[in-house]
Amino acid sequence: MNSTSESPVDAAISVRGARRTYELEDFSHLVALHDVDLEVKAGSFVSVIGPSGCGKSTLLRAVGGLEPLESGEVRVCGRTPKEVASAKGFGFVPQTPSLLPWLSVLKNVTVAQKVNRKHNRTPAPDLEHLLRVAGLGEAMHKLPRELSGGMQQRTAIVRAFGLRPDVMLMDEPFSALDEFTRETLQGQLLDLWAETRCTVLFVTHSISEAVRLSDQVVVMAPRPGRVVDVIDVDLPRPRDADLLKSPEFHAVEARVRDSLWAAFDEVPPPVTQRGRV
Ligand SMILES: Nc1ncnc2c1ncn2[C@@H]1O[C@H](COP(=O)(O)OP(=O)(O)OP(=O)(O)O)[C@@H](O)[C@H]1O
Repeated sequence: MNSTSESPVDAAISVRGARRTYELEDFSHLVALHDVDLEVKAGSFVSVIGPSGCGKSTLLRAVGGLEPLESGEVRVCGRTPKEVASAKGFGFVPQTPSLLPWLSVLKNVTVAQKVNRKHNRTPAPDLEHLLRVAGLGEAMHKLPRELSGGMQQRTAIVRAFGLRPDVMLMDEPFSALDEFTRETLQGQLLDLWAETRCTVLFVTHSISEAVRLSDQVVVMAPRPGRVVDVIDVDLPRPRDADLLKSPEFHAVEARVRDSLWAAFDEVPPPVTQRGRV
């Protein structure tokens, strides 16, 4: 995934030498992204994991064109993030669902599809079908206030998949949910992804979540925010909840955990002051 050669044609996301520094109130500088390279194959599911403050969300926002870079380049399906955004090629699922409170579940996803779906010849996904895949068949005509937090988040996920984006950006969408709900939603997310097969970049703090969902796990470390490892997850799909108890699953979890801890033993490159490095 880390590469300095030409992007392969099948790379949906290509980040080269991305650097982003924030100026803090005391006029010091914090390097949120330090020469980050990332390549994500079209149609794959890639998670980004790392401790708080290591730059995961900054990287996700940079891919989505929401974060300016001082240097480096982001290409999404061979285009700039801005071009992809104006062609409505991104889906975005944040931590909180932000549904329209006066509209039913079905209307929330339908309105979003009407307003935001990219104008191309691909047929619009059948939203009622996607809602059923996400376990919301019985809840289609309910208002958001009548739903649990997990159901609201599932609605937000269907809303994003309903746009049939080229690239789905998901920023800790399950972080506010209990473990049981989280595991259920992981399964439903995998079912939705299997239906649509768009490229997914998924930020999480959870090792088991990253391993269960992903084809690859990108490990980041803080100060400065950087990629320290990219781990292939060669586990069979579909990945139901039983897989989480298998020795093969635990072996990949251990590999990710070791990589996260190893980053703390490394001597990181110096945190830079603008103008000095
Ligand atoms: N607008 C900003 N101004 C100043 N510092 C910022 C800004 N946005 C992010 N940062 C800092 O940049 C670093 C990376 O932030 P980012 O949100 O990308 O981390 P993260 O890995 O997603 O963290 P978390 O897991 O806690 O969400 C953090 O130290 C954060 O405090």
